Amino acid sequence: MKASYASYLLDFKRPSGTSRGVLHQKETFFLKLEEGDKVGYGECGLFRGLSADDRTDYESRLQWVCEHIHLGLEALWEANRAYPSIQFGLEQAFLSLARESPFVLFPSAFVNGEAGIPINGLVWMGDIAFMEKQIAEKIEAGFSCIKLKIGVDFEKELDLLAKVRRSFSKSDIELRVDANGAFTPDLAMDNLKRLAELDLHSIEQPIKQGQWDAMAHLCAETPLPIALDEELIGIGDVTEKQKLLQTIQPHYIILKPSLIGGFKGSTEWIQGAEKLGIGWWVTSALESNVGLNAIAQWTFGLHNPMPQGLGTGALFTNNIQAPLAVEKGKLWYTDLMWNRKILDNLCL
Ligand SMILES: O=C(O)CCC(=O)c1ccccc1C(=O)O
Repeated sequence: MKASYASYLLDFKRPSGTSRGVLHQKETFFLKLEEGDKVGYGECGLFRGLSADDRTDYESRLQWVCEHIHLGLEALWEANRAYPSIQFGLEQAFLSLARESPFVLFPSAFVNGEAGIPINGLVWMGDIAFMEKQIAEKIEAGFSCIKLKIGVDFEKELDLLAKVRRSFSKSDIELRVDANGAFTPDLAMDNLKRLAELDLHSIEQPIKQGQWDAMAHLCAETPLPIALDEELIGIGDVTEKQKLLQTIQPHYIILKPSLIGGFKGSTEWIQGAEKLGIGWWVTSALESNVGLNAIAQWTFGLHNPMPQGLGTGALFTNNIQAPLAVEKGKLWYTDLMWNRKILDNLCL
């Protein structure tokens, strides 16, 4: 078996505001396996500034993985516990190689185009007029669940949410907010109470990760359900996962396979969560369509009825062309073709 990798820069159509600054480009890595006339593709969606594997030796690690591909998936997954996005790329590539078509990882009604996956419409940070415009567009496009990134100007964001609620009730539009750790522990509870008055569904990561006691206290007392996101990053060990869930007891956890060790790492979190009655959903983390496709197909097979966070495919000008499309608030696998030209030109 031959393995190779290449880096690729995804260009945003318009700069996207996050709590980690405004993103213009997103770096990613593709992994290709070849055996006889078969190929397998995977994406190692390293997220600079967010991933636990944002390390200077990342590329040399990928090179090492390619040179040791004969060790097989299980051994390589174990050997790369410190590199969750490489674990995920390997899972995808081995599965892709084993399948009849390299992009059909999990045959299902989703891949057949018969069923879509409900997703949240994502509203990026920006000034209030821009956020308001995005909300109107999402509602117009048929989303019934909207996720807003907040934490820039809380008073104005509250006004905006209240305005949406004056036109749309909780049963019309589910509103989720993502604070990406913007609140300080001493102000967080007040903010949660004010947000809860607007009948929101949940808030992601109200305070920064790594403050387990403060987060546990918020989760116990909050009137608004709390979802952990960044909190899960960098926790690879199963006992440590269980300890976090038991200590914090959040209402939900959010699984980003590129950041938490792929299908296997995410499955460990889901099993731990379900034991404790904790809910969960899956989101992409700005992967190209190669990674998004893998996440979406896997997610469909989990049969979780909640809206997932898989609406990130259309953000880039130079994405790998794929059959994935968002319509009426769902992600669909259409009969459009994959275009492998970019992948082939990368000399993987
Ligand atoms: O949740 C979604 O709808 C998409 C995922 C998303 O917003 C995201 C994407 C990349 C990095 C961080 C985040 C985030 O949830 O903050």
